Amino acid sequence: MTMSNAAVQAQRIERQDQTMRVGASRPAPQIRTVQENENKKKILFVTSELSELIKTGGLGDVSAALPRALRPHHDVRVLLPGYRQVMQSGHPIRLVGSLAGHAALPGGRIGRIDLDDGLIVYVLISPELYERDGGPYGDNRNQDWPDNHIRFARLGLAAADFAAGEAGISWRPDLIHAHDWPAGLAPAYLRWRGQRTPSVFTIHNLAYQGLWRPECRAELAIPAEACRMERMEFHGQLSFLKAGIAYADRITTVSATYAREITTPDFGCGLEGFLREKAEHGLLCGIPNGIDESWEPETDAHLLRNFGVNDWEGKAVHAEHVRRQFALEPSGSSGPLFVVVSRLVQQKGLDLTHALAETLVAHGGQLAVLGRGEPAVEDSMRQLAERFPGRVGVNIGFEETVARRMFAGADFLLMPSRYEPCGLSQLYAQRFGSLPVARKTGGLADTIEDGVTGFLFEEPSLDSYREALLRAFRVFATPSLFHAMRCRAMAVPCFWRQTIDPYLRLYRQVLESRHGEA
Ligand SMILES: Nc1ncnc2c1ncn2[C@@H]1O[C@H](COP(=O)(O)OP(=O)(O)O[C@H]2O[C@H](CO)[C@@H](O)[C@H](O)[C@H]2O)[C@@H](O)[C@H]1O
Repeated sequence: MTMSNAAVQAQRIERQDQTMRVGASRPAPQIRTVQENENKKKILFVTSELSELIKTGGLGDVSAALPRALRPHHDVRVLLPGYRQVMQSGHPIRLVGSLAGHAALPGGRIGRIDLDDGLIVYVLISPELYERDGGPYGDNRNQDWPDNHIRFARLGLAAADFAAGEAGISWRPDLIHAHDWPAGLAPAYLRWRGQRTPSVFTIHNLAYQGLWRPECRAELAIPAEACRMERMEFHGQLSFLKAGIAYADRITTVSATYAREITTPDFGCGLEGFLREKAEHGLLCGIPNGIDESWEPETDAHLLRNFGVNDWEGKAVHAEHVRRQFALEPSGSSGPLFVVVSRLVQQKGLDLTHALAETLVAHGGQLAVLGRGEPAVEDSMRQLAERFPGRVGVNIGFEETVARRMFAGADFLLMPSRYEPCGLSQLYAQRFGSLPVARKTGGLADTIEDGVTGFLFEEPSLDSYREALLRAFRVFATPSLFHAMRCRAMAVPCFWRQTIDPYLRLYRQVLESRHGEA
């Protein structure tokens, strides 16, 4: 199908206003139209996760919360692959457009979901690419899909198609905001096709790079000039993440400290030189994540009982619930309850928590772990529960409600990350009056005030971690101090609405500089 045919077909589909209802039936939401306003720009978020539809970690949270926080200022919409979970979410999906195929990237259709609060999500529908059992990146055994380069190149190209008006949709973004390696080719295709739409690329985690054999070049229609060190070549491979960094007008990451750290060999994952150059040209900056309004203990519908500052009874209800759910001895309830809510991956330093579990238990603490991830880390957590029955409980799974009740019931959250671009769990914990014990790195260093809203330690070593853990025990033993710290933690200003200005300034700069060039 030629592009113009695709556009004609899409318009026909739009005219027919065909509504595809997949899975459970939900009432069609009231569609709130965005006020036309000259200063309101059209911004397309390109992402592989969106928390209420598909989430494996913090990217899903940010992709859902940030567009909403920006909506009073701009017309922000989201482009997301049509995974099975999305197609079967029960939200009505209206077919509104279609895309032509290109090289080995198949064509597809564009569906539109209007979420209950009016956020518009464009869904890239390609059953052969996305509708599978498993997660967004791999199967149920945690094996990456072998065609991820095709799956996510298709996502990047779809964004460029939107910007070119080739998706059959009259809404054309003024700016593309792409997130992490799965969207890394969006800025690249814009440049390769000579499109003028500017782009911003946000790094949520530099360690995941989307690396492929150079032979994939033809399949993905990557021009030869891109396969150089100054562009997307990385040690003989093609890197989607590097493409995003190379071709976007501006690069952001999710905290000021991580923005500095990734320009150093310890944190740069081999890209430190490339990133340092961007930083020197003023093209890389850190903008801290916020949290969305649903993380409010006074109103969170997931909680068994809502609570506010100083209502420690409300927290006690959840502590008891967590102890029951994780088979922890009720008799241990006079000691502190520690929780871990995390992807179980090397980044999160769970080996350190594993090694300190004995100390934690010996001092009268209990530990509840919720997580899913690398099989070896999962196994090590299971072993802990076997070794300390009644003192350590482990749930290998991904459960939002359980997670929120853990944040509510905990005394302390453990987050000894080796690196942490920003981290959301420590923000959620603080909001819910649970004090993080965390490594002083990345966003953890920026969002936790040591000895005031949590406990920080410097080195990724047992001694350093132990020292912070023992400080937490000492504070727990002094209720007036402990409660004062909880109150301070709950008052940390971290909602997106309080942190949105740097994004607004950035968009303005990018749009103005493109306008100036034109
Ligand atoms: N088993 C489980 N069940 C339920 N919920 C679970 C869970 N495991 C994790 N979660 C949830 O997933 C989210 C994790 O977000 P984080 O930001 O803390 O880390 P993540 O490494 O995934 O994110 C990456 O991207 C984000 C967003 O930019 C950065 O903050 C971060 O530093 C970077 O590593 C939280 O909402 C947490 O509650």
